[in-house]
Amino acid sequence: MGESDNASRVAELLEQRQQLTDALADSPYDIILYLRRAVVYADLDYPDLASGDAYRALLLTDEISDESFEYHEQAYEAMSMYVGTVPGILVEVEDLVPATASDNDDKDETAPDASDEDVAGDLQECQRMARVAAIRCYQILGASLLLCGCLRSAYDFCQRGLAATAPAQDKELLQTKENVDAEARRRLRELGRGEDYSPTELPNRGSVRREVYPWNTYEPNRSSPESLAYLNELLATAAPKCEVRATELPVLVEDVAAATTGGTCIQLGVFAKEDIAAGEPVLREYSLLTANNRLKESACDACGMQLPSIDKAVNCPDCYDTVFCDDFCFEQAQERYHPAVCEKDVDTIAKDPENARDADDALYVLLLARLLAMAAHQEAHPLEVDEVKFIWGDFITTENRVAALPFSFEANIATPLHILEKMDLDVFAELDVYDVWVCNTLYAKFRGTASARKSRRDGRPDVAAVHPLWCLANHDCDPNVSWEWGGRMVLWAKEERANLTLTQDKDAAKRPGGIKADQEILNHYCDINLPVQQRREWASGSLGGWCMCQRCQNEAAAAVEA
Ligand SMILES: C[S@@+](CC[C@H](N)C(=O)[O-])C[C@H]1O[C@@H](n2cnc3c(N)ncnc32)[C@H](O)[C@@H]1O
Repeated sequence: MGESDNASRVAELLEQRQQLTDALADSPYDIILYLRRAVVYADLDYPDLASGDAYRALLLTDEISDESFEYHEQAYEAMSMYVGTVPGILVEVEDLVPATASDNDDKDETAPDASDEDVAGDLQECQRMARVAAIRCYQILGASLLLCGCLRSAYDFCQRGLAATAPAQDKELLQTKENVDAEARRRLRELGRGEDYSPTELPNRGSVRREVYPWNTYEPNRSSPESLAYLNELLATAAPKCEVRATELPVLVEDVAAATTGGTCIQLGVFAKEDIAAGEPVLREYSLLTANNRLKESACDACGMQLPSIDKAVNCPDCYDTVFCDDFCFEQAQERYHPAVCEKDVDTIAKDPENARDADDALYVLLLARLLAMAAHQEAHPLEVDEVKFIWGDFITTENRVAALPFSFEANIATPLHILEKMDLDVFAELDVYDVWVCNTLYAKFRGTASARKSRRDGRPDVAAVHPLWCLANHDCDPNVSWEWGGRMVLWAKEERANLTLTQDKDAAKRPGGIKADQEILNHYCDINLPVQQRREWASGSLGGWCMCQRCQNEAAAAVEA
């Protein structure tokens, strides 16, 4: 396909997506619409978003099956519109569902009148159609999650689909299961391990496109005069001697050889408006966008700081287990997010993860949970909440289709829905607010900007926070500021700059701190005392590639020469 053919195909698919999204806004419990949109997402090469729609459709098939479920009536009513037809999306799976006794039952002869009979017949037909639709959901979930690299989830959905079609064996589900198996063996070969594995060991983290979705109208033009004026108004209180400016930065990639050809891009940075003395505070920021992954950890629910003694800490009077370090934090929480989760039993979600990697992922899930609580309480769209609106998500242009955002079915689809359900929010009716692409965009913003603190007990990251002003300052391995987060994020001008001379002579290496007017505030996202290779590895997560600061370039060149 030529470039222009491809562009018009994409434009057509985007138009279809919009039409289906509008239709879902009018009929949010319609399984068929979700399935149709899932197929459009798959065609647009967003398998993650296809999985999200197929999973919502699958949840609605359960709602139709069980009359006691919360959205039974709505899902049944939406499905009843299709009775007497076979929606195109179900044609190929129509014959796969085994008939159950109730499908073949004669109509109830004791039914009082014909209209009651019609209703009962309609419900049975809708429940049969829901079982058919569920097979389509399993097919889409299996195939799309495999494409996202979430092999375990893909395998599980194939198994569930095959069980639902037994004794028939759906060819598509069998094929996807075979593909999962082939991919698992390929990966094991690559790792030099034998090809035997148990399905429970299948890798379940993948990656998906990290971009400002073409339909995302919430992302501001961050370098416009209005955006800069808004950010500078905030900065006037937090960092009175600084201002935000648009600046040109190199595009960083995971390959040093390509790094010099990556080009540049316009981003934001923080600059001194006037001289700042060595040791002087530069920025002081309070953020409620925090997370704590230990269930019984004594951290303030609002600011994440270690709690003071019991007599000083403040408990929420309604859900006694939520504790704040003082009245200020309690009041801020009440004002900005807490009522949305108070007494909602969300406390145990993503807590006490088993290993260090899960601990990291759990913190991102919990940051998402906090942001969703802020949005719900403030009645704002999640992407418009102050704490995230202006954050750069390290997005890659849509055309490049690079899968740079870590993704799992649990973290990006199932757990957010679980959190929203616990918060008594309707995950179907408010699709535009809580769609998977919204969660993905939020994760993209958190991934490059969250700072975490490790537990003194076992060294695992257990508290994290996003500070939206602090994270506007760019990284350099020769920073002119240091920072510390303990309830407030504090940035101050370094007393002394790093040793750049590559000599061991401490006196020769000494360079005084302090920042001159117009100089950029150079932050650090990794431990700058590490050797260059380790620094680059550590910072690459939040930089989106290899650090190319002058110090890294000098030290890497010296290492090659040595
Ligand atoms: C925490 S943000 C820093 C503020 C960001 N420049 C902005 O516009 O909001 C981190 C992102 O800034 C960019 N960045 C920060 N330091 C950089 C550096 N030394 N070289 C190139 N890009 C950098 C990277 O894109 C990184 O993902």
